[in-house]
Amino acid sequence: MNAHAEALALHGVGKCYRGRGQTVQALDGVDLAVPAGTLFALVGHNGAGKSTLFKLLLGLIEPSAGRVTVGGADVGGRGFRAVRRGIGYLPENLVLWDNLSGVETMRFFARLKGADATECAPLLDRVGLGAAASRPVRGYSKGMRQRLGFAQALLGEPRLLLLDEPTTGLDPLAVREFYAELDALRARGTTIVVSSHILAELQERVDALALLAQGRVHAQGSVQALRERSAQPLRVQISGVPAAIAGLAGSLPAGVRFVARDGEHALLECPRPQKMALLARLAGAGLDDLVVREPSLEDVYFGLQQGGELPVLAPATARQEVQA
Ligand SMILES: Nc1ncnc2c1ncn2[C@@H]1O[C@H](COP(=O)(O)OP(=O)(O)OP(=O)(O)O)[C@@H](O)[C@H]1O
Repeated sequence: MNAHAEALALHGVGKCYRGRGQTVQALDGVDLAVPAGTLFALVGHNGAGKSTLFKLLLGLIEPSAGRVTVGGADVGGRGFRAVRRGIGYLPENLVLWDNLSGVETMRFFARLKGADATECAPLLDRVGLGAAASRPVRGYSKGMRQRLGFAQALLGEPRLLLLDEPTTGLDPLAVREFYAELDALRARGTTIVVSSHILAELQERVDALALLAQGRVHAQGSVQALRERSAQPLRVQISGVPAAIAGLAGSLPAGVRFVARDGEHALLECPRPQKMALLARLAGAGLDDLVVREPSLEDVYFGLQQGGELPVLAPATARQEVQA
């Protein structure tokens, strides 16, 4: 893959699935650019179009509209074969053959990918499956299958990794190790795109993300940029002698309010534009300590929904196909 400022880009991309008299508009007018060497996340409800976007990037399906490029090459075009070899992919539902062992599975994928078979055993070690390498996959737990899926995605030292819900089934330690591995890969220049429904695991780890809903990108940027856009309030935890805390009442900047108060501790809610004014007020209040808490990515997601920037889907319709 060529060194390119944008590892991948979508311009006005639409994808329509047709069949049995039904049309599903899975993606609609998607513009997206992921800089090389970054960790980028796709977030969205069930059926938002995340897996469809991955399949378009791999050339497994063709867009109905617009242009998809990876490493500067048009997907499916003349230069794409070479680029494709540099993409590692973990699908949402990876099919594994139960009778094959872990290392046999890896050799199978290595042959498919044209990767060197000597990579297989070290990659299994890297994902913590070294001891289980010769056991049939039949006996693997869900998390072990997911690790095997990750290992096969790493074959051939990909420059771009596409990981569709990679942490499904992983325990908390495995999730931590998985993201540590992604950090190491990113440090070596690999571009990584993950989809996930687990917002808490993304918020401290990704460089940027796109929020998809009903086939459209409704917001994209760093977690901090989305925080600022969502206008969710900050929370400030304060502690000090009760008199110092009580003395704040009636002299807080406009819009700042007590959420909870209990003797030596209190929690304040503060609109972002008032943050510095509040800190100035608190600095002279004789407090012992304060902690400013940013809204979580989950708060941001629901805040954008409340602000009308992301559509709110009723639980039943969230899984329904979007009719064109
Ligand atoms: N092969 C297909 N034929 C018809 N419709 C499809 C096909 N693949 C996906 N769709 C539809 O396209 C829409 C987007 O699906 P997609 O799998 O891309 O969503 P997703 O965001 O990955 O969802 P999830 O979080 O549930 O995995 C959905 O309405 C889905 O039903």
